[in-house]
Amino acid sequence: MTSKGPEEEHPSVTLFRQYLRIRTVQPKPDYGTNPTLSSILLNSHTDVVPVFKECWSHDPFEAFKDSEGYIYARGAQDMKCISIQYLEAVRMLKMEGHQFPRTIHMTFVPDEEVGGHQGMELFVQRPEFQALRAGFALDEGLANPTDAFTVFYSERSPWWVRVTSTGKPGHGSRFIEDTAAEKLHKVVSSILAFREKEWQRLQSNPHLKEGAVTSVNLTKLEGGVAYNVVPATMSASFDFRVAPDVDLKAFEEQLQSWCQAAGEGVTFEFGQKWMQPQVTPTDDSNPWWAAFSRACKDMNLTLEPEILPAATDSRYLRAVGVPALGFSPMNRTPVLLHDHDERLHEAVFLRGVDIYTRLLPALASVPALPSES
Ligand code: MET
Ligand SMILES: [Zn+2]
Ligand SMILES: [Zn+2]
Repeated sequence: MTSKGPEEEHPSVTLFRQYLRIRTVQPKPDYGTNPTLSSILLNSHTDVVPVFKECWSHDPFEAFKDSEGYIYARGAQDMKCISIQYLEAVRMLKMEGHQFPRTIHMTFVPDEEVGGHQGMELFVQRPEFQALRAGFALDEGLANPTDAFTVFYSERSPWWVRVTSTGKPGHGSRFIEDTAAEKLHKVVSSILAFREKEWQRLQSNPHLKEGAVTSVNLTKLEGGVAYNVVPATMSASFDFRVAPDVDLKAFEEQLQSWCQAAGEGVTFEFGQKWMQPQVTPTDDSNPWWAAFSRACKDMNLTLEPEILPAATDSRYLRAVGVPALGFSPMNRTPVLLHDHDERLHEAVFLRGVDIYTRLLPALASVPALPSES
């Protein structure tokens, strides 16, 4: 039982032998080859969004694989696939004995789907984060149904806005003037007209991608107690995603003026208000981009750089000065994140592991930057 062939070796023995191959000899132990350089951060979030179970073809938490190889599960695209792809790529690289100048860190963070306030937003302010000395980060992107891969260099700013309208209450049978509902209706109309304008701007210009215009959806209406009681207060909640080139101060003034134009007693508050949109440069002035895009080119991957329509933890990383790219290596895959029947083909998943095994060496070998010498 002690000398089996390599394919039969007990996995614990394999692990032990791999560990022995790492030359941790003092006084220069081989922990990573140049710890003075900033590190590469591979970030992923562990939380997922809720499901409407009855709308799924398979139990969304069973990870059912159909006869064609599609794996159905909440998180199959967003973004449990990437967590495992990072781990598998790093495992392969370690197994092959690779060493790189830059250290690679992986973070698995909570709460991204509810805004990251107890997750990445806090973490980037902690000494533990500073200690990672991250110089560049990879985080999630979106699948691409074509042959190409999308890579995200910026994000729209989430602004969650609740407009509250107050007015005269009274009996539901009367023509009461100055009601909360009338004024709220005006604000809703102004905002939905703005939505239509942005939609038309997107539709009429084939060069514009979704992330380049501002979107808004009316996502909640609240107020009222009975059919025949005119309420004194009503509110409408909106999910704005503001394009990174928008003047945020002017945009807030616009919100203010829509509310003012609706009449007295119309105010708004923010559930989320991102004020630091950042763009990670996608030209060769950015050595991280140069390494990323070169590695993709070497693999014959077509890249489509875009602004992410949604928001991820990348915004917290970019805001503390860590350039980040949002990349989910899923081509020929419909965008199904947050949707029913979220799924990923196992071949696409496995190809993603291969892609990271090429990307990570390139990124972790970026020579010292001017700021690091
Ligand atoms: C705005 S907080 C981020 C939550 C989620 N990722 C979204 O974009 O909706
Ligand atoms: Zn996500
Ligand atoms: Zn998500």
